Amino acid sequence: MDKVALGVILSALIAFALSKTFSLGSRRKGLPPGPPTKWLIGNAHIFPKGNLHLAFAEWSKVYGDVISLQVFHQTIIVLNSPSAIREIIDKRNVASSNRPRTMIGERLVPNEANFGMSKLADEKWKACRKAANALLHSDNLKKFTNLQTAETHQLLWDFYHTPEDWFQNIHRFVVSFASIIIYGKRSPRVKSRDVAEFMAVHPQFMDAMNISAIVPVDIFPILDKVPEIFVKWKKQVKQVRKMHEALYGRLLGQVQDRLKLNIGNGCFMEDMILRGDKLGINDRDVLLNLGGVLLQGSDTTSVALQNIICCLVCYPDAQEKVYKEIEQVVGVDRPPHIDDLPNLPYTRAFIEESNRLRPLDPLALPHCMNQDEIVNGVLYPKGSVIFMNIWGLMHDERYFEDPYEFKPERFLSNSFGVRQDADDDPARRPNLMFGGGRRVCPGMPFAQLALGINTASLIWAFSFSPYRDPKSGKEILPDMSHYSVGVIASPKPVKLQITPRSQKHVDVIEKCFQETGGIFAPFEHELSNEDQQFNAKYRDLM
Ligand code: HEM
Repeated sequence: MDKVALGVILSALIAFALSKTFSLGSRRKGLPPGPPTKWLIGNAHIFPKGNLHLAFAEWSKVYGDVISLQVFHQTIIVLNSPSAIREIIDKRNVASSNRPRTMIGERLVPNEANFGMSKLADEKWKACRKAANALLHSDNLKKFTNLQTAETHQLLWDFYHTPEDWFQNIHRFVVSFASIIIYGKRSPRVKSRDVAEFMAVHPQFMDAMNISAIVPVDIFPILDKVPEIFVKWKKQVKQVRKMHEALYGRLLGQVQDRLKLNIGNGCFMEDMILRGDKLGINDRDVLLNLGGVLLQGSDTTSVALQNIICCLVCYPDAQEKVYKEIEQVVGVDRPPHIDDLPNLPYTRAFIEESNRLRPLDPLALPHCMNQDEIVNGVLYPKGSVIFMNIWGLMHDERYFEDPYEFKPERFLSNSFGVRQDADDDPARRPNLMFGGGRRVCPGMPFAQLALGINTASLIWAFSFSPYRDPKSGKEILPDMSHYSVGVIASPKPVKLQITPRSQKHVDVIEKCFQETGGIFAPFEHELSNEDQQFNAKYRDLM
């Protein structure tokens, strides 16, 4: 090669390297617009540490319904309208239904064994998803109506006897009912082992998932190489993984033992164990996590219910309207039943409005593109992380009048709560807070039923008001602006005044609770001594 040709090649290589270097951190051509980037870091300097949904919503007012951000080499795309969600998440679901790979996630649950966190292309995901869909389908849930009703009656009893534990009572209800259908066993007390362990492990699991917001190990994989003795987070993740495996391993083990002893009760995990080979769910880690992710997923229902109760306290006029409606339709001789729900439009509007004002999943769960897609000339590149800004959609002033105010009536005049004078987004659909595409939440029917019947029953039985500080005499309202930061935004536990509506209501609650014994019996084989003593003391098992 002569010197001239060599010079040309070298210059081209240098120019290419320089252009690559200078473009580091900048927004690629064709990407959705977004805030200006800086060399190398992109938008890292302005990327919020928490409450991402608020910043994303503000940027979307400037840059449009679809925005992009660059954090070093990682592209993040945020969808801020129903149309954007339909185009990318729903219509192009083959390309957009992966989850982003996170190093912390891999350390917590290796080998993609957790189908809620794994890639779409994965055969294990398909098998688990199919099984979960069948379990949580509304037709299948009908089989559990009696059990759901009985657990709701215990929830009322718990609220009456231990109103100070209202927050935990809700968790007990959800863990107990979900584990009946998943593991064929229930928990009669907040202190029952499964509830107590779940309440210890689950928040730590969620906190561990959030570590990457503080230690950006996915952006700088080198951080993952720092030895464990120098970094606290690795020990934390290891410990959480151990607890997670111990809890769900024990629950799985109990189902296996029941099968060995021939005393199965036909629960979901028994079926998975027996038909695992046929279904492609035969790996122990996958089985363990299948039960685990369903129990974890169900806990979102607790958060939604806790949020609804905070709204009842903060908006007493609306609470009064809900009560009047329930009183008229149901009376005082019995608690509401699932069949009453279609006749309680204001109650349903109250639930919708609580979910709109404070969606528990402000950014749903992230998706990740597994191939390039171009939609209306805009590039959604392979590897980009996609967020649906659920909070942003629900507070969009173009469609929601006074979006920061609590007005259940908006859902009576329009089924989506949209203002009368708005030309609504044609892609708006129900249940946006449950995500979309192939990853749409499989637990939606479970959650909707549990929220409907429990909200109606609790309001039928009790009035909810703020706690009054005995010293100052001041009312302490739940702080509706102070929710936990992370994937799930939960209200903080707060003291409330929970008062039965009348002695008649109390008598009905006691009677209904006594009647639960026979219904629960097949799911109470593995109760601890304390649980059995509780049943013997408070419940007529005859
Ligand atoms: C109000 C209650 C609930 C809300 C708001 C909610 C919301 C969500 C959202 C936004 C996603 C991600 C969807 C997406 O990626 O597009 C999701 C996924 C999931 N949810 Fe729920 N959920 C709720 C209740 C439940 C319940 C009761 C269960 C189980 C009993 C459950 C199990 C799951 C599972 C297993 C996934 C992962 C699905 C997958 O990745 O394929 N969820 N949920």
